[in-house]
Amino acid sequence: MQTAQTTVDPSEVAKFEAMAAEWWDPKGKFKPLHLMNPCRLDYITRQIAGQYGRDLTQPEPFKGLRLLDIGCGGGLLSEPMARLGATVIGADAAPRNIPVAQIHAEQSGLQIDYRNITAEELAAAGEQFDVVLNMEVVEHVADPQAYITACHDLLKPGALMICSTINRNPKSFAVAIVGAEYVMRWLPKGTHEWHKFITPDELYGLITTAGLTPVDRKGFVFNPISWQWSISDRDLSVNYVTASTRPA
Ligand SMILES: C[S@@+](CC[C@H](N)C(=O)[O-])C[C@H]1O[C@@H](n2cnc3c(N)ncnc32)[C@H](O)[C@@H]1O
Repeated sequence: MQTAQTTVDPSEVAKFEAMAAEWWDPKGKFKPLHLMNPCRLDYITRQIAGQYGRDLTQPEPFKGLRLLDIGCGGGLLSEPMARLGATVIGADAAPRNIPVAQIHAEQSGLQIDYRNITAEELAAAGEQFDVVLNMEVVEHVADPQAYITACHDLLKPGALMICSTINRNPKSFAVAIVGAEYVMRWLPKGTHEWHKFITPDELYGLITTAGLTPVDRKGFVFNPISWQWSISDRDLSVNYVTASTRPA
């Protein structure tokens, strides 16, 4: 299935263009993603290791896997995936993110192929991957179904997509918008639009309509006392993640 329709929402991409210089500042505008990284990397690495039978205690356990980090931003997830041995392509619709990500990878001694390109353009070019990381992007696109369908096309048969986003309910409005943008001021006001948040059932609907098989979903839960994120089987009320596969 090929998709030609653009998934880019220019006003969303402009927000990330304006913040591009801050990607690697752990106290800057992307502080929430930096704080969340250990927890989401734990989830991502276990899912990939499980799907491909890799031993995470071995050096470079993801060697031989071709991984796309779609909406890669500054490369907060691309870099650890490259360290684990994956061949990483980081793609983002915001042009300014690309040199920021490239310079940081160079400084870190990592080889990552960063490109200013969208999911649908990569799919139209016939690119395919063993893993597509699709983290915190679907709530920023113009057409979530076209976007997830493009992600389906980017997976080899039997390959894995991991997709995280934010639930839509009164609690997520209070926590992800009022709390993060107005009270904690972690993110600039207007970074998120509540009506673009997606419930887990809606995301499963998008995934299955695209032809993927959902295999797992978990919550990412922030503890304001320990200031740490953890993975929850039950609490998907704000941040959550799904794993799905393309049928072989
Ligand atoms: C919240 S950031 C997430 C960055 C990264 N995935 C992470 O979790 O660390 C969302 C990113 O998606 C990018 N983006 C938005 N719409 C996109 C689209 N249609 N195609 C590709 N990237 C897009 C933005 O430019 C931004 O860098």
